[in-house]
Amino acid sequence: MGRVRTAIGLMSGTSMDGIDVALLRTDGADLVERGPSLYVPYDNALRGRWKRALETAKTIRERRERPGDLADAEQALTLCHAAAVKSFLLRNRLSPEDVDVIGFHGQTVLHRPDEGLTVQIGDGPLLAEETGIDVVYDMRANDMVHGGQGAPLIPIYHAALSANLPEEFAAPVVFVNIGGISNLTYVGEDGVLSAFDSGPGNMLIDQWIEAHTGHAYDRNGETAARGSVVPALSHRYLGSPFFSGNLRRSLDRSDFRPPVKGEVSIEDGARTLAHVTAASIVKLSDYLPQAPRTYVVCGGGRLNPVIMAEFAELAARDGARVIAAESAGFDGGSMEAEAWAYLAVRSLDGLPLTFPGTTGVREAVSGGALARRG
Ligand SMILES: Nc1ncnc2c1ncn2[C@@H]1O[C@H](COP(=O)(O)OP(=O)(O)OP(=O)(O)O)[C@@H](O)[C@H]1O
Ligand SMILES: CC(=O)N[C@H]1[C@@H]2OC[C@@H](O2)[C@@H](O)[C@@H]1O[C@H](C)C(=O)O
Repeated sequence: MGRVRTAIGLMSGTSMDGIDVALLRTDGADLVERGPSLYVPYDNALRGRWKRALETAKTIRERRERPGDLADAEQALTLCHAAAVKSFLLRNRLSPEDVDVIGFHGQTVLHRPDEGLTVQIGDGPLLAEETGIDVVYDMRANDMVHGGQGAPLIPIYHAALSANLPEEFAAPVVFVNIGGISNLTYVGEDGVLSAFDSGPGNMLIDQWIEAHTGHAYDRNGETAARGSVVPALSHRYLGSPFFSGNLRRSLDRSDFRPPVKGEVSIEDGARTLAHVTAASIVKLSDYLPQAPRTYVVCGGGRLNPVIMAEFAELAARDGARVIAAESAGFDGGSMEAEAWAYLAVRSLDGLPLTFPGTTGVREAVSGGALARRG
């Protein structure tokens, strides 16, 4: 068994809604003790700033480039994370000395796996200086250097969690993260891991709702619940080449666009996009080694009852059931942040973060850069 460490994970995902903070005690292998978590939402001004950063980042050709005001945005984002860590420590009566390491994801502003380019803004050394805690950051880069897609990285943590699943949810099981983008991890009876991004999660729904109402998302699926699936629109999305082959791919936010305003009613658009979210996961599950018995859902999409009902109905046709992570004893809101804590500990021990079956990397590799506390 490796050294047991206390780690904080920080995730600012593709939805750009806020920062998830989670504490984990782990040896980076089988021992996983989940601690408290905290969600720190971004206000509208910050969300607007990160969205502008996505536009600015489009010109990047080399991952260290910071065109326009991207360096300022990176500093601001890092200081937001430092504030989140400080408030987390305060609430939980912890001091920096109680924490061995922070796993810092940063904010993805560009992801072009076909060009071997992935950019997460987030200044590890600045975060280490601000918090007084060692920071492991930039965990996607080494995977790409070795031929991987640079995502998803969460599967090895899903595998660790699967060891603690109640018997009734035993393998083959699929963990699904419905964030801005969805990704899934299959864990077979023999422990085999297979993972990939599985399509748009909430991002199209968010963009559609924001364009019509100014609200950030379809709270509890209320708009979708009043609409109907528009088959032509649904087929347009599900007919994308992304779903048409056993081709492992990871997605960027810009890979799918919301419908054009006026094309369908706001309700039908929200309903159709919720259907697309659920149907794309089930569709791509056809490429898994074995049909899953259970889907364990984490990420904000589990809080949208329309997505969950669609998903449950489609999965039931294949004899599988869909449960929210909480039903299996996990926390579906903090799972990604926990994963980044877990990955940071693995990185310190030089253990692999990614595998041929998860990102398509040529061989299992570790990753991450270490910034020592100031
Ligand atoms: N009560 C709710 N009802 C409907 N949707 C919700 C609710 N709460 C959260 N969501 C959705 O979940 C999204 C946030 O999900 P999450 O935090 O898992 O995404 P993320 O981590 O940013 O994305 P990714 O996993 O792609 O990096 C919101 O943008 C919203 O669409
Ligand atoms: C490049 C990037 O940030 N990808 C994210 C995104 O959000 C969900 C999906 O696309 C996943 O591939 C990944 O995040 C998760 C946490 C991961 O790497 O496991």
